[in-house]
Amino acid sequence: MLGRGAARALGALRGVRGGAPPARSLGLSRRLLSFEKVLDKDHSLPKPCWGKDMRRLFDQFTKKCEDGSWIQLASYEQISAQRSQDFSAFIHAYFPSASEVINKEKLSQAQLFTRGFEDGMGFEYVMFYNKAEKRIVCVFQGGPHLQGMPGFFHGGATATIIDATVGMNAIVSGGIVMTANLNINFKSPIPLCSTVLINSQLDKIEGRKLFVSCKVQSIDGKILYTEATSLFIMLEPKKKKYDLKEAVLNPLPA
Ligand SMILES: CCCCCCCC/C=C\CCCCCCCC(=O)SCCNC(=O)CCNC(=O)[C@H](O)C(C)(C)COP(=O)(O)OP(=O)(O)OC[C@H]1O[C@@H](n2cnc3c(N)ncnc32)[C@H](O)[C@@H]1OP(=O)(O)O
Repeated sequence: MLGRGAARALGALRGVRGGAPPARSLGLSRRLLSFEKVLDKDHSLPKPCWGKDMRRLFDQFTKKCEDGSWIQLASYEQISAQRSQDFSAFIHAYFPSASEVINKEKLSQAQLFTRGFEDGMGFEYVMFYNKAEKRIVCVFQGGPHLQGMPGFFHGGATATIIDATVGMNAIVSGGIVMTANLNINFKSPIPLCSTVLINSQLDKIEGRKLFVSCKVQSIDGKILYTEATSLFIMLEPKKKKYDLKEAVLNPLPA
């Protein structure tokens, strides 16, 4: 029998509450992008701290998952111990000098930056992926601990959730990638504690370069808060010791 965590994770992978079509009918493994999780819950499922806008948008996008055109992505705080070990090998291969600083013990304590806040205080978000359109939409409710100018989000917090969204878009196409450039235009300050939509688009791939852009808008689409373009680089395949795409496609069991 599945534990509650595993059941929740499976629920997230289903992407649709109340029963989804079988994985094959989606034309894409349901495990795609389901970052394996061992220790904690899937943070992209509804929680009491979600406001009504966040909840309503979650329901709307979940409905869009029913025909398989959209997939809801699961999201966890940590990677499994096994993946941690694999990832040490990855760091060593790509960035040997970094492996002198970040050892396995530190890596085992690591948490995804965006998931390290108390529920409702920091980044509450859920992402939905449309493979055909090469889009990822992130529904984001930022909490009070993301304040910059009083009453508004810190620009760095906005940059973080943008990087997470465009980064995810690059990962699904490019595997192991890193942000080389992130160019942000802040057009209008985002009120603290509001829920916004981040709409990202993979624009093109040229060799190892992936160009992804995004817009951050109010949920009624009337206010354009932020626009960004980004460049991600697929890490040199010759040095490849760790396959992020494979980890994502074949998550390890808990
Ligand atoms: C892991 C397993 C676990 C599974 C679960 C995973 C869970 C994941 C969950 C959730 C993820 C959420 C997602 C978050 C996403 C966040 C991502 C970040 O924030 S990454 C941190 C910030 N980025 C850095 O620290 C990079 C630092 N920079 C570098 O390391 C290098 O510069 C790098 C890798 C980007 C490129 O280095 P080179 O040596 O591979 O490549 P070169 O030869 O320099 O460049 C290749 C081409 O790209 C151009 N290029 C490189 N940088 C450029 C730049 N800044 N602007 C324009 N062009 C650039 C170059 O001119 C070259 O172009 P020509 O081939 O000659 O045409």
